[in-house]
Amino acid sequence: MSDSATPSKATSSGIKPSKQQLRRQIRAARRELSAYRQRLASRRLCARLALCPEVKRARHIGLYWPMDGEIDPRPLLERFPHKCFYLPALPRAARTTMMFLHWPGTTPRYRNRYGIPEPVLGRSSAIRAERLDLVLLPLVAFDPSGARLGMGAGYYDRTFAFKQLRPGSGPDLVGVAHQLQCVDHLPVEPWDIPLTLVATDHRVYRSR
Ligand SMILES: Nc1nc2c(c(=O)[nH]1)N(C=O)[C@@H](CNc1ccc(C(=O)N[C@@H](CCC(=O)O)C(=O)O)cc1)CN2
Ligand SMILES: Nc1ncnc2c1ncn2[C@@H]1O[C@H](COP(=O)(O)OP(=O)(O)OP(=O)(O)O)[C@@H](O)[C@H]1O
Repeated sequence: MSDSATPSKATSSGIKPSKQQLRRQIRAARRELSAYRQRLASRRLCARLALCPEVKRARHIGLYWPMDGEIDPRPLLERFPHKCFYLPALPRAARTTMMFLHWPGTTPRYRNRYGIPEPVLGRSSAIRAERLDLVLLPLVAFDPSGARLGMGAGYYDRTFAFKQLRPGSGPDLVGVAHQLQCVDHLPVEPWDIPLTLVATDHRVYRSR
C-alpha cells in the first residue's frame, strides 16, 4: 500500500483524474482537516524541516502565508530567530515573476488579489528569487519523485524558470505539504521546476 492518502485512491480505480479534478479533490480534503490536525501537522513538518541540512545552512528563506488548508510553515521562524524570512509578492504585470519581501513574523495588512497577506514593497526590503538560499513552496499535490502540482497559475514555475537554464543555481526548492497530498504519479510538464525535496508532516522525500 502506498502511504499517499484518499485522493490518490481515485487513480487505483484505473480512471485517471484530470489535473483540475485532482486539484479539487485534494484541496477539499486539505480544507477538511480540523484546526487540531492542522496545528499538529505544522509542528511535525517544522520539526522535520529543522533537521534538514538544506534548511540548517540556509540564511535567507522564502516561505508562504498558508491558505485553503495548506500546511503552515510559519513556526519555522520561531525555531530560527537568526535567519531572514521572506514572503512572495505577486507580480504587478501578468506573466512575470514574483519578488520576495522581508517578513518579520507579524501579519501583513495588505492582501493580494487572492486574499493572501503580503508585505508591502517600499516598507519591507525585497530580495530577488535568485538570491534566496532556500524556498518552501506550497503545492496542491506531489509525487515521490518530487513532481509538483500547484494552484495552476504558474507563479512558482515562472519565478524559478532560471534554474532550468542554470542548473544548480539559485535556492534549494523544498515542497511542503500534508501527507494526504501525496499521489502515486504526476505528469511532468516541460516548464515544471524540479524540487530538491518534499517534506510532509510524516516524512521527507529526496529526489536528487
Ligand atoms: N499560500 C500560498 N501563497 C501563494 C501561492 C499558493 O499556492 N499558496 N501561489 C502559488 O502559485 C501564488 C498565488 N497563486 C494562487 C493561484 C490561485 C489561487 C486561487 O485561489 N484561485 C482560485 C480562483 C480565483 C480566481 O480565479 O480569481 C481557485 O482556484 O479557487 C490562489 C493563489 C503565490 N502565493
Ligand atoms: N517558465 C514559464 N514560462 C512561461 N509560462 C509558464 C512557465 N511556467 C509555467 N507557465 C505557464 O503557467 C501555466 C500554469 O502552469 P501549471 O499548471 O504548471 O502551474 P502550477 O505549478 O500548478 O501553479 P503555481 O506555480 O502557481 O502554484 C501553464 O499553462 C504555463 O503556460
